[in-house]
Amino acid sequence: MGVQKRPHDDDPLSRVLAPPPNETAEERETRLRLEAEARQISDKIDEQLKAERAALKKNRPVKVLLLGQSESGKSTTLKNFQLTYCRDQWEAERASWCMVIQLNLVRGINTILDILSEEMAGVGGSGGAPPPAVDSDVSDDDDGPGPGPARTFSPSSSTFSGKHRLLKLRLTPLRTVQRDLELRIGIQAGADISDHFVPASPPGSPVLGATRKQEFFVRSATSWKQLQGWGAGEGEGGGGGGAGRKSKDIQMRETADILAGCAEDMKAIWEDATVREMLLRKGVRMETTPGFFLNDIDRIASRSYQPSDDDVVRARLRTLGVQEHKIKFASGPAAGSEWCIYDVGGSRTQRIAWYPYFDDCDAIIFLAPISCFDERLAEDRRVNRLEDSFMLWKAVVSSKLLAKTSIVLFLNKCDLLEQKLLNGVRIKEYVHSYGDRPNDLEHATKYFAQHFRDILRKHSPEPRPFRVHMTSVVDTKATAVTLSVVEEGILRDHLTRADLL
Ligand SMILES: Nc1nc2c(ncn2[C@@H]2O[C@H](COP(=O)(O)OP(=O)(O)OP(=O)(O)O)[C@@H](O)[C@H]2O)c(=O)[nH]1
Ligand SMILES: [Mg+2]
Repeated sequence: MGVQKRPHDDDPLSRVLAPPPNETAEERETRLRLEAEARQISDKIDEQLKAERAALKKNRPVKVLLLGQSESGKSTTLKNFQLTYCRDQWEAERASWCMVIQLNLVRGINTILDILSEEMAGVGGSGGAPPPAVDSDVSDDDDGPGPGPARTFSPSSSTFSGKHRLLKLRLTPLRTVQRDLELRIGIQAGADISDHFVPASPPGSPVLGATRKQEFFVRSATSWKQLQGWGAGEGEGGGGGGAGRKSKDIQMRETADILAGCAEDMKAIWEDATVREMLLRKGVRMETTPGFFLNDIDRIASRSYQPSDDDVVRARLRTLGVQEHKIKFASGPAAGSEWCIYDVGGSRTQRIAWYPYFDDCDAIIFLAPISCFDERLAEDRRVNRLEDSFMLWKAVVSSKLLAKTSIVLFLNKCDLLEQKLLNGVRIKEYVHSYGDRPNDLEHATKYFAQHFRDILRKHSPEPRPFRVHMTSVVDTKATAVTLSVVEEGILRDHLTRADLL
């Protein structure tokens, strides 16, 4: 009778681990006890490794991406974080924002002068075609924008007087001021057109062609501040001090002098009824940054001007590429944690730069400016801005790379939406599916939120919560409250994900 082979006989590892033959009961008991102890130690090491991995994840900075189309309010949201949590840096950079604000003001006036010149020369045309409509019923699968409202634009009834000619002449020095400021800030001409002053007319139209402006941007968030020698980088190779600094002081004084000298004329042209009618007729949007500063010319153009917190929040400088900002939270729900917030350029040509940041991203704050239901993209005048936000949202929520990323939606510019609705702009003329719902803020936000929710439900690779906030991020007090709720949620998700590692 042959000896029966045990399963481990051929396996060297099993042979080593197998209990010795002829093991006594006492030996067996000792062996089992030792084995149990070894298992316990091994389990403990596994747990320790898992905890270390989780701690590493917990301790590494929380990565947050601010996404959304151009002018959706991403950089303004970032400023809200900085205003609340990076007070020292905010104060250090306040002076460097002065030039950007002056530039916002001067560009506003120069743009008015450009349009005025065209009108006076009789080349301005009669106004813009209405923007395209959104049919957001199933916005992500739509063929494209609908026909838009049957709004007609009457030909110019403006009659320009000697007063306008004189103002134009007297404000000529602002051309040089604009060039100087752009040079000092280090602004490069962008490939995209201006986002503040583009009339609502189709591409190639005489109006658009004639008033097309190059958008301005700087390459890095901090370099332009440091170049001035006034920002956080001063004294660390920031370029401040010495003869360079002196000439910068002189330049600053010269700019302030010219602005103070032009203040009355700037006010006169901005407040002129004929000019206002012209801007309205040409569909020139000035309600955001330029309007804010143009309504306060006396203060901004004074020689002793110091930007307020609100001014800095409102200052507009287009973001180029992806800019990283580190915030160490000393207070609030995220106290003790460090966050890397990435502020991206939102125009179509910039979006390709977002993708490398999707990997390893903990959270996205997506900004959709819902006041833009009747506006077109500055970079592609055929595309309705709300439609673009829906498409962008769909692309983000359906990304497999972002399947585990927390996503928070800000339905932004609610203040502008409310104003627009109060001014009688009717949503259903642009968003046909809005139907006969009341044309007010409450119903509009509810309706738009539902569309974003539907897109998330339909396209998210995994079920995930729909977190939405109605925001006006220029309102820093209200935004601080929203951000604390958002921070808490993002941090909770971050720690939960770390524990699941
Ligand atoms: N009234 C109002 N204006 C806003 C709001 N959010 C942003 N703005 C203004 O809209 C303009 C664009 O805001 P930004 O934060 O620069 O936009 P962005 O998304 O960073 O734009 P890009 O850098 O071009 O991608 C600025 O003039 C802001 O002051 C809002 O909620 N209400
Ligand atoms: Mg920006």
